[in-house]
Amino acid sequence: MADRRAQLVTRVRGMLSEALGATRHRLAVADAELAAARDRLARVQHAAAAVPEKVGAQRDRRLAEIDARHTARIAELARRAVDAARREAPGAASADWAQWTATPAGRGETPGAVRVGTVRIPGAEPVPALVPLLDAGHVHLSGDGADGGAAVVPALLLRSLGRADPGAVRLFGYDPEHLGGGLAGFAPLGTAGLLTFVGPGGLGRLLDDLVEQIRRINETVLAGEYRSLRELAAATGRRPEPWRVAVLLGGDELSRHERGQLDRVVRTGAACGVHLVVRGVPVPDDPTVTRVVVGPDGARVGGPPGLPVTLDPPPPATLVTETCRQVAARVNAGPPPAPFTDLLPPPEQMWREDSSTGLTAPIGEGPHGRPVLLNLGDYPPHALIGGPSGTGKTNLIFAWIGALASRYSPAELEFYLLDFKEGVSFARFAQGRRDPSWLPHMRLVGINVNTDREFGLALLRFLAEELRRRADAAKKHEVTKLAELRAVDPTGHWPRIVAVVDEFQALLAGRDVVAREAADLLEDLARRGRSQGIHLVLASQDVRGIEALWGRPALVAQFTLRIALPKALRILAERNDAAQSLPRHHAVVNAESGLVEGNEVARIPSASDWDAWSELQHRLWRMRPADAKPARLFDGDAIPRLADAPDFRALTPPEGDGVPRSPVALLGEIIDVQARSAALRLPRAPGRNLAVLGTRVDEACAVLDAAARSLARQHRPGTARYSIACLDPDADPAARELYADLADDAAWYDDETVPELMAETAAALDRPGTPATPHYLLLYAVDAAAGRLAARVGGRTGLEHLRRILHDGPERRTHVLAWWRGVARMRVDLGGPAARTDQIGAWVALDVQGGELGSSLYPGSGGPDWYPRPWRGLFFDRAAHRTGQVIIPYGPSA
Ligand SMILES: Nc1ncnc2c1ncn2[C@@H]1O[C@H](COP(=O)(O)OP(=O)(O)OP(=O)(O)O)[C@@H](O)[C@H]1O
Repeated sequence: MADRRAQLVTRVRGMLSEALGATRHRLAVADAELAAARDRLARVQHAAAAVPEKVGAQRDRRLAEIDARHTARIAELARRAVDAARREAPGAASADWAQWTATPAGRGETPGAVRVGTVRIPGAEPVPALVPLLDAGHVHLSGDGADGGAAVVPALLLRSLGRADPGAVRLFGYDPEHLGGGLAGFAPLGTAGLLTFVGPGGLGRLLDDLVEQIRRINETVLAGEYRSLRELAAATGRRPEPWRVAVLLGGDELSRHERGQLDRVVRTGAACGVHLVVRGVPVPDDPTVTRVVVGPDGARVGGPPGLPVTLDPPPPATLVTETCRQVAARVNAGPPPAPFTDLLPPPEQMWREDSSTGLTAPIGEGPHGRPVLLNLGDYPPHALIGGPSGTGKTNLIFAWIGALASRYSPAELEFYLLDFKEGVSFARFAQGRRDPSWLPHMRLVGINVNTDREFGLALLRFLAEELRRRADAAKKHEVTKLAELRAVDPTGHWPRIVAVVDEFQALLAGRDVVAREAADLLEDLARRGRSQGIHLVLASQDVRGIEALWGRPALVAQFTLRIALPKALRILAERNDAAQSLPRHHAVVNAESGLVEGNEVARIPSASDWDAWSELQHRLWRMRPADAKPARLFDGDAIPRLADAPDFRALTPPEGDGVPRSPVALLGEIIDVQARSAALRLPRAPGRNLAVLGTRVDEACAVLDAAARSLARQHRPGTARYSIACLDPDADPAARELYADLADDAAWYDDETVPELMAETAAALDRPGTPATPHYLLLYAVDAAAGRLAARVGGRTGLEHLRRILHDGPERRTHVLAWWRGVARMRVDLGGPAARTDQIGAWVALDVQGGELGSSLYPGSGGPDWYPRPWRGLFFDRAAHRTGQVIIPYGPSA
């Protein structure tokens, strides 16, 4: 039992000690936790004690950061504002007075706002304070400062003047208190009509005037198409109206009417370029009004309350007067030329027009900025241009040609141009050495034709022929007009033709055959050209030119389009003197035969200077069709070269070994449209000899030289003989050069040997049969050999031999091409004054009067209408001509 008890006790004890052990352990853990918690508490308490100090530092740092960012932002915004202001108000609109100069805005650009001071922003760079005025609104100044903002007025005006082209800003001053003293510096503008002062009591009239201008501009300039002049300028690049700035500086209280008018100007002026700068007169509120208020603590602009602004000092007085003087001088010197590009369509629109029914192109700008158009078609068909020398006829012709050539392709329009005055400006239409381009529409350019009226005639004949061709084609197709012909023959080449003749009176001067034929041709072309698309444009600086036409009312009546340059006389109808008061570079365009009601005034752009013109010509030249050829250039001052002559180049020997049946001797260039050569045929027929008559050595040598060289081109070497006899030492170099070039086929004779030549040649004629080899005798100054030839050789004199050769030679292929230094001398050689001359079948007269060529050398009596002139000859071939033909001898070939 005891054991059991003891066992029980031991077990209980064991359990108790286990429980104690566990308790002790838990206690120890609890103790440790307590200590850790205490430790945490102590740390938390310690940390908590440090918090307020840290938070404060952080807040301060943040605040500093925000501050710095704010300052940087303001600086950045200020910088951007400065940049924007620089763009909005460049150059004269905002420059400091020390560096200030006028910088007008470009075409179509708005002048922008102008600076009056700087916005006060602490800590940032100064930002210009801008006030919109031109094309934008009005400025009202007020305040109680010393001058109440008066210093702002000259700054506003000077900056505005500097942003516009000279003359584009007009000022109106109303200053009843200081009688204009407030605007004294601007007085020089008055000399150019750019500043008008209105006296006390004149405000009502001034406002009425401005309202009237606004009404007119709205009605006729903007005409419902644009909302403002600013919009018009942006769309067209043109500014047809000036800005009108009225400066109203105080005065009595406004009447009701004046207040009403002022309200109207405020509300509607800005769109029409009418602006107010007002001080001392109340102005109604309107979005277009910017107020500048000067208070005791500085100025404020805009608002209210408005931006605080430090106003600029007024511009130095000398700067104001000097600028105004310069502006006035520029305006008094006349308007600057309008740019030629105003007349041209944009490049992608070029050559898009159709000329079937007519030709239409602008020639300049009308008073309201609208283009003034010139038409050529059924009505009006032809134009007459008049104006004294230097008033711009040539320029107008360039402008018109440019405006047309840029609209119509060469398939639609061709030009023929003739200039009877001296000068080469029209030469640039043709290909030149300096500039390879040409105007693709130009078919013919005649310059320096002042003495060669025949060239004018040739042009008219050519046009008459073209008229006939068109009329025939129209008849064939049973139509009457060009438009119809083009419709039924769409593949045909039927461009409209515009023929311009400058100083055309030269063509009609005198009472000779040229004048008569020219007038007849002109009349016919003018009458019938209209329906066939051939249009004449005649220009003259000379009233006489017009008078030459006036004698032919039927001709004048066709020229219904009249263009009068300043001071032109008799171009417009009798009582229409609009041209007398035209400013320079303007023209009256009148499509009603000059009647007053047809007047339209146009400002003509400058088109004739090299740069403006050549840019267009190069563009059109690059657009030319692949087969386009340059215009024929006829220059009356140029000497043509045989080697360049198409007829000369076309000459060749006949096929096989034979000789040509009818060789031709080319003598010079004919004055005609195609640069053909005057050709003398030398078949085996009586009289086929040539006499060159006159004392001019160079021309005579040139004619014989061209004749011989062109003949030589038709004969193979060894198949023709050339006997050259030179009896004038001055002709020696030319004759010897020819001799050298003809080489083995040529023989040389001089004073001593010429009788032999005659005797031998005459003897050859006695031989039976016709020689196979032609023999050409080229006799230079043959009359100088008269003494030698008077001597007998083999029973006959040399002169008798010569007469025999002239008489019988041609039929036996022996032709004389001889130069006599006078008609009388030739007659003596032929047997005396009464001798027959029919063996001289053709002649070229140089310095020989027409009268000397009468009896037996020329049909009819009295001889041809010929007056000698340098480097020209009159060619007459009795086998081919009815009248003489003026030729230009070819120049030296080398
Ligand atoms: N619309 C214009 N704008 C600017 N300059 C012009 C204008 N018209 C003519 N001019 C200039 O005036 C000068 C004379 O012009 P132009 O040669 O056209 O006159 P013109 O009447 O043909 O004279 P002339 O009969 O003596 O040849 C030229 O220097 C020309 O550049």
